[in-house]
Amino acid sequence: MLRRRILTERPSMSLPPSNNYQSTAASKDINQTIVNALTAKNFNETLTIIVNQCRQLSDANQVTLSYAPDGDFNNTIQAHSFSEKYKEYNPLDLQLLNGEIFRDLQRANKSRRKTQKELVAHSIWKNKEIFKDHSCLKHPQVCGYLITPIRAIDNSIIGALLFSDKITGDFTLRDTKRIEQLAGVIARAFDLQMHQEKIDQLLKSLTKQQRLLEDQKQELKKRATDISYLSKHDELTGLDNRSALKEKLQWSISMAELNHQILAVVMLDLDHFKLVNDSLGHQAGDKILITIGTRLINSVRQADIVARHGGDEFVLVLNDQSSAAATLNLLQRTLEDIQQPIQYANQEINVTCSIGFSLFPKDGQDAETLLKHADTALHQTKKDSRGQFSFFRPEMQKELQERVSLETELRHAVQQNEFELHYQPQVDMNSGNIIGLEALIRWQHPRLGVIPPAQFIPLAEEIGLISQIGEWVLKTACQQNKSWQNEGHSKVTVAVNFSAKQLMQTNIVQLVNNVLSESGLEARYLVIEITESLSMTDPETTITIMQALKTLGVKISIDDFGTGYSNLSYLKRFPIDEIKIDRAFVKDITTDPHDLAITKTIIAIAHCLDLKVIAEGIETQSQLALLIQQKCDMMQGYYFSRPLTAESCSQLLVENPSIKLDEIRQNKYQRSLLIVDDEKRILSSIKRLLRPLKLNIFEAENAEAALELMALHKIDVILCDIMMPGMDGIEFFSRIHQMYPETTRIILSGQTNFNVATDAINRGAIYKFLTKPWKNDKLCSEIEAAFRHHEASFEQRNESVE
Ligand SMILES: Nc1nc2c(ncn2[C@@H]2O[C@H](COP(=O)(O)O[C@H]3[C@@H](O)[C@H](n4cnc5c(=O)[nH]c(N)nc54)O[C@@H]3COP(=O)(O)O)[C@@H](O)[C@H]2O)c(=O)[nH]1
Repeated sequence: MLRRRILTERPSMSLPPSNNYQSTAASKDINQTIVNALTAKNFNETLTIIVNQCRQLSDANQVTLSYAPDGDFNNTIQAHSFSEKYKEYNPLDLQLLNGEIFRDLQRANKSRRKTQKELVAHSIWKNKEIFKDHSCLKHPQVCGYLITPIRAIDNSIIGALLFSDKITGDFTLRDTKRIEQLAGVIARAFDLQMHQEKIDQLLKSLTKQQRLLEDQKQELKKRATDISYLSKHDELTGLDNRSALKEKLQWSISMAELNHQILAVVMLDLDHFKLVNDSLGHQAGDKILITIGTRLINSVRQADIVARHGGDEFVLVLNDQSSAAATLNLLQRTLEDIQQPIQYANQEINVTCSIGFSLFPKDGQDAETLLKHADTALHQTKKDSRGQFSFFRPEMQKELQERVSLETELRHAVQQNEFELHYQPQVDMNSGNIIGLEALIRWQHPRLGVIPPAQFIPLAEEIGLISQIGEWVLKTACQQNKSWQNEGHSKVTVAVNFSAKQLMQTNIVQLVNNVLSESGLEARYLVIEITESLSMTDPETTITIMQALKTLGVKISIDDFGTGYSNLSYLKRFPIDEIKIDRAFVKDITTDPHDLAITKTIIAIAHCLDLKVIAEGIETQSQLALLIQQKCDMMQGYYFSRPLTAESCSQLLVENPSIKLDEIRQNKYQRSLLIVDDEKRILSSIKRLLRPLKLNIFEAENAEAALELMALHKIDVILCDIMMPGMDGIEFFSRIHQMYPETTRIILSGQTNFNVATDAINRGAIYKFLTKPWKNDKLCSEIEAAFRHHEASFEQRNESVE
């Protein structure tokens, strides 16, 4: 018969005298087991060890331990221990049973029943229909069981311990107590386990925190390295910065001192970098600086130092220099490297730089002095020979001091308005009349007297005063011209020089417009002179600004033409009105065939582009005559007038003088002969001999004087001695051949040097070679023949032109 015995059914039942269940020993053992088991890595293993131990101690056929640390009894961790008899049961069946047991226990727990009552509660599920068919309970041998909750320290139920089917008889009250004790021990073990888990979690989070801390430490370390890198390096180029330079330079000096070596400190500054940066943008500027940095690194040895000193300034420290000459060689190469074009956004940027350097131990013993002296030398280069290099000389220090005081005085001059405008007339070469005035600034220095613009305009540009000065010049020149016009003088233009920085000023067009309207001067009476080199620095921007200025109605002139390497295609695109031939070409125009050739070419190009040409720096009539022959349109120079104060210029405008051009132009044809010989006696006798030929005869005692006469007069035939002091006859004729190819040239030589004569004839420089002493008849007939030859070739030239 099925006999289910549970404790509650027989609460009064006494404990059997002999019981395998030994409580104290059991708890001790189980305690030990639990402690041992907890050290096992796997928690399931722990539970299994516990239930096995419990079954052995309790004499039950089955012990099941369920553990639900988070109170979810549908999801418990279970361990079972079965006697041989129970092995056939599927432990999974017990899962369901356990769930129900737990829920019952929970209900019991909620109703705050005591342990015994909880145990009573188990009778409830025993009678429940749901378990009626449960294989476990249906087993003929299963006749009694005991179940007790396992409570956490906070009294919540976290598990249950089920003892089923005591082998040796019914479960007794004693059994319940012992089992409760066991449950208590297990509960403490679970607590321990839970704490262990928490500790593990804490440890895990601690490890995580530790890792996080380690990462942060690494990040901080990296940042510290970055900061240390940045504190020693230039961010843009990656080169050493000022602070690293000082440290390294000091070290290099110590080494050089120890090894008795020469060391060079080189300071390098890019020319007009600000202009490039402003016009092409900062990205282009950055690209230039990075490229230059790389080029510098590549141009020196690894042991040398390359630093960016700030802005567009770099410093090289060249260790162990064998001599100053070796340093110069290296710097020459560096200059060439830097001048290589830089590609940027489909265009080539050309950069030049200026260099100054000092040498250890000659020019200084410490870093500061060597850097200061290299900087002084750099200033000198910038002043005298941009794009080159200079080495430090002690006298430069004095010049630098002067410059610094000039700078202070210039600032003062702007505030005190110590400037004055002078005006130099410009003359039309067709009418001979004044048609314009160039405004030229002068600084009336209280101590040094008049300072010319070349001495302070570049400084004003450098220290940022040029806009203020330029604005004053523009206003004063326009107001002055308007007031002269108001006084009734014939209307002329006034030309104002614009410096590079002034032209690139953002508001320049607006400024010109305002000045014109404030002064009341019509725009067509204002000429803006822009130097050729300036216009070519950034031609596209220049074109844009010029176009904007042209819309105002002003005229634009390209100043110093011929010195700025014009790109002719840009010249065509510039919206300009005139070109001013630089004084440098005019100066030797009568003696230097190249200058004459350049001048002729400039005039020809300008006329082809429909531009007027003004020649500046004309000091002599011969220069003027030559330029008239070349059809130059206007002139400016001391020959007509020096720059005048406003007062003197007013006077000049009243007098309104003009150049008598007809006196200079030669229109009527008359056979003209130039005799060149350093012996006066020969000049007189030839002149006398040729009198019957009715020639217009000119004489010169040397080649220079002859060239002057050539410029002033139209000469057909030249008779020249071969041996002359200074320039000899052959050299003279080769120049004449280039400058005046249509002249007929005869050598009259005391020597018969056939080689020289043949060479000259072959080069086409000479028409005839005659010898001294001459036979009168022969000389007369040769001269006559030379004129006929000359006239015949003139006719031929005319015919071919026609
Ligand atoms: N940005 C500005 N630049 C200016 C301004 N005023 C002048 N300048 C520039 O300074 C340079 C030197 O000028 P300056 O010393 O006045 O010399 C001018 C003439 O005096 C001189 N000149 C004229 N004729 C002759 C001559 O026959 N012989 C001779 N040796 N010199 C002569 O030439 C200078 C005029 O040059 P240019 O302007 O090229 O026509 C000079 O470059 C000026 O441009 C200013 O206000 N702003």
